[in-house]
Amino acid sequence: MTANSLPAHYWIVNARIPNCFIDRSIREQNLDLPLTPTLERDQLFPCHLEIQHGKITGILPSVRISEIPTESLPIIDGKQGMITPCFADLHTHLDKGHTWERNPNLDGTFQGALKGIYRDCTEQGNWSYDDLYRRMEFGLKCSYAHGTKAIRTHLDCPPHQFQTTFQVFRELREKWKEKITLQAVSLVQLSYFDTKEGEQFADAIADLGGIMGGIAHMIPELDHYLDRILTLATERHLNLDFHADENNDPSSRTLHRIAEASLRHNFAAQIVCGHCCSLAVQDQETALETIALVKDARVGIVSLPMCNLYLQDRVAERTPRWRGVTLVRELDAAGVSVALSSDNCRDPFYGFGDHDLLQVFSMGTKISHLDTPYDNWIESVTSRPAALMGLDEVGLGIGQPADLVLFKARCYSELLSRPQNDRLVLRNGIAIDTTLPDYAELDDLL
Ligand SMILES: O=c1cc[nH]c(=O)[nH]1
Repeated sequence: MTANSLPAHYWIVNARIPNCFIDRSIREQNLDLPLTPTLERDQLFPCHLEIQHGKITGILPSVRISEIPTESLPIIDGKQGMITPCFADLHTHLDKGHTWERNPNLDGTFQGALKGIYRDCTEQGNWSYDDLYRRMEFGLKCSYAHGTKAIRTHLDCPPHQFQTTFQVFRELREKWKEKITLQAVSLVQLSYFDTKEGEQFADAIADLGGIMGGIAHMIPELDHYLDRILTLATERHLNLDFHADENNDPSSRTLHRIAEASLRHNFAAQIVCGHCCSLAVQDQETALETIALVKDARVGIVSLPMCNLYLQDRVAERTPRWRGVTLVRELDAAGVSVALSSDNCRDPFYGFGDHDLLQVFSMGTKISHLDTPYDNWIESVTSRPAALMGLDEVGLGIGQPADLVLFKARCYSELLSRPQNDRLVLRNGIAIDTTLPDYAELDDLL
């Protein structure tokens, strides 16, 4: 049987699933199986997966293959390939995406990125309904084809822009709802929420079903602004998502202040902080103090390895000395939920990218040394970001939708050595078309 003709009931046999996605009661059934060094090192569970009417209905340890009625039911041979759940991208900027050709960031700095987007959105006024719709949808097409099923996007919200952007977001969220769960976060200066218009803007975010967010800076008014935004969010039952400490200044400790504010307010909803780069340049004691607070406040952290590698420590004609990422390993060890996400794609903040969380995981693994042991790090692009988004259907449990990716890679080294463009993506048990959109689709906008 080929993946193009999947029936309502079939098995994928001879697959390998990371242990972290397999229920302990199922894993224990394989205790008799002598594990190869690869399976042991990479913590992979060799098994067979039953799929019926779009759902996972059975996971059999590999030793029990004789129980599968292979004569009566169709099978796909996974050939020991790895299976992961579909991906969840917790931190993106779909509204900026694919503007590189018309507004590149030629010095590659953070300031250059800010200027590039200001030029594109405000000075040149490029972000019309049509322009945004097509670029954002291009990003969704790439994400979907790579196997992503949930995306949170930050949306730049200058007063002249946000209504158009919100309209496009609403329409795309509706159009794509069967394929991708979309969430939106406002991206503004925190001071904006301390104004009358800012309060109305909080209402507009609530009306959109969005998440309140903005960029935290180490300014004297920071605590006051945080108190204000936490109050507005509590009143409206909204989650929060901040850009925090995207710099290499050890005195930049907005993450610490956000966690303190959360505890001060006894904030019940979910807070996510993105970037948190400066944590990695602080002394050990200071960093650990913040990490403990972040854990107490249940703040989720999302690291953006590709964008941080690109923008941080960029000085003209000098080789960068650090990798730009936050202390993902220390945060994880302390029990903080750590996700990895795409961030920007082909815009002034990051000149590359293709909305592919396998690429993010691959780069993140190499940048932050998440390999050997790989532990549960694959969760950082799947179930963990999904949980931080309040979604529970990203996983490989019995009864869950058969939304998964089957790779022609039998271990992590094979998985992370090739781009895996021949991956099989199943949504509700059906193989989707993984053809990527043609760049030329956007030519007339650029
Ligand atoms: O788009 C943005 C904005 C701030 N920081 C980023 O990395 N990207």
